[in-house]
Amino acid sequence: MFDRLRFEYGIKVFNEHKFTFSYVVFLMLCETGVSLSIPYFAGKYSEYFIANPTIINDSHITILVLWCALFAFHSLLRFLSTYNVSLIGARLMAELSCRLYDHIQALPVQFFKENKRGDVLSMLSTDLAVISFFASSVLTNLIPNILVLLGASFMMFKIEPTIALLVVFIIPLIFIVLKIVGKGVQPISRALMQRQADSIALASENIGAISLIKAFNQENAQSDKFKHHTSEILELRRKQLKLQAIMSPLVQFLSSLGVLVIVLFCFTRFQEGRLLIPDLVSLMLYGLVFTRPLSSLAGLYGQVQHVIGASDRLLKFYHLESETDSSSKKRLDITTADIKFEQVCFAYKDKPPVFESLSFTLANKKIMLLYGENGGGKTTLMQLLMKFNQPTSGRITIGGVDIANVNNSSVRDKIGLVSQDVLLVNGSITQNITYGVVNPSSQKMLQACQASGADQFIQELPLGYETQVGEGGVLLSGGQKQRISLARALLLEPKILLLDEPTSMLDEVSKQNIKDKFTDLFSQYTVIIISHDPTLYDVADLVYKLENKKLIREK
Ligand SMILES: Nc1ncnc2c1ncn2[C@@H]1O[C@H](COP(=O)(O)OP(=O)(O)OP(=O)(O)O)[C@@H](O)[C@H]1O
Repeated sequence: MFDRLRFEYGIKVFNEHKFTFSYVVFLMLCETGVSLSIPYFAGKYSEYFIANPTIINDSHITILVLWCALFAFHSLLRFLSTYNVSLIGARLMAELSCRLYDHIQALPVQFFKENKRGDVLSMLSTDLAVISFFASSVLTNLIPNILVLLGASFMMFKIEPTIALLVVFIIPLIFIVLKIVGKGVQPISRALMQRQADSIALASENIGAISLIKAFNQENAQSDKFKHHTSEILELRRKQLKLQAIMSPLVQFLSSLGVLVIVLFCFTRFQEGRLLIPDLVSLMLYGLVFTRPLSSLAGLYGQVQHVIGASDRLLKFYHLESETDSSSKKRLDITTADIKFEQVCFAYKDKPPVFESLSFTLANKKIMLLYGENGGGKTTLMQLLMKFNQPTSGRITIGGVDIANVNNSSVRDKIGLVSQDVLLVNGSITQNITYGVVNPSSQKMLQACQASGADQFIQELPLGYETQVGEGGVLLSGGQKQRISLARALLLEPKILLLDEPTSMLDEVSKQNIKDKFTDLFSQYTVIIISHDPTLYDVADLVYKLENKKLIREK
């Protein structure tokens, strides 16, 4: 399947860049033409030299000057084709990494919960680097080598047709040897790419959990684990390098034997008077020209196997289905934001159902409090409303519109989320509060921060709103992050607010503050709060308990 996908992708890329490719192939053809003309002229020059052996005259000098010009022209063509192919490779890589990034971003949230972050990162770094090396360095040699090989065979055939038989014999022999030796390279390369990804995943996980590692004195254990991964990588790399290193000399040896046979054969023909000296000189030089690309192609063969390993992982990734959204679906356009769950069932893949026939109605601008046992499905319910997951059956409507029939972004536009694990980006407090807001006004930002109780602590920071929060907001306290997260949700001016344990990290004073302002603060939104905080019971219009996959109304 991947071979077909690789082929289809290759054709697509070719079509997109056909003019540049054609230009480069033209340059390579010229370069090959010049390479192949050198032995031909050598033959001609030897013919002239035999006719005029002793006198170095003007013609000799003209020929030598022309020869130098030919070398210079060849070098110029080599520069142009190498530069252009490398540039195409670099452009393709830039394009591929952007496409890959977009694809990663379009994958469902569930994918990121099931897969390691490091695995994804290694695809964007290691796997792409392997393909990039292939595109920029291997391709620069592959096409000219093949062209030179074909051209040299053709020229030898023209001078002495029987030599074609020898060539026809040598090339398949070399190919068979390459196939046998190269058979081992592909599985090793695949295993190597996977091991490298595992090692990056481990490092990325450990860096994220460094406090845990230190708190539990796990430094040595984790270091041993990393060393184990590294030694596995080293062993696979050793095997891969060995196989790759064998190929080139082996092919060189076989092709040199082939050339020796050609030379002996030519001498016999020469002795029989059926071959002239200029032709003999040209043939011997073509013989040398013929072996060079063969051995370099053998080296490339190993690298191609390595690239196939890397591209398999990328294609597997590309093949994953994006989030089920279609921009063709219409936007959610509502004036009121009443929420309705109608007999909603949901189960995570390979797991028992989280809900069975869940139904409730929350009127526009009302507040619903939801609580229940850990793992009961409260967060899952919110995620269904955000369209991070789809119900297995039943329907969810907002403002009377089934959210399955509208596009994801328009649903998420209407919802402000304050999640249990507050997610902040590495930047200033302002950047975090205005995240996702087009043309934020500083007055509105201030109002949102005052409403969420964030303004006070922000003003006390030396850099105020320009304070950097660190990766994931690590430079702030849990309660501070929660208030910023609430301010961010309010600034978006959504129709619905989903608050997952919004007061869990707040101190008693802040909790009381929010509670006092609750009705004012949230009167313009339809609100679902997940909380075990009993003080919120009073401010809610509806209270539901989620128990045994069912909702029980308590208020
Ligand atoms: N992404 C996921 N993939 C598979 N199973 C999941 C996933 N997220 C949650 N679950 C499972 O689904 C069930 C409901 O989880 P959920 O997080 O919705 O519960 P919750 O009521 O919010 O829990 P808590 O009160 O502890 O936050 C749990 O059994 C949990 O293990």
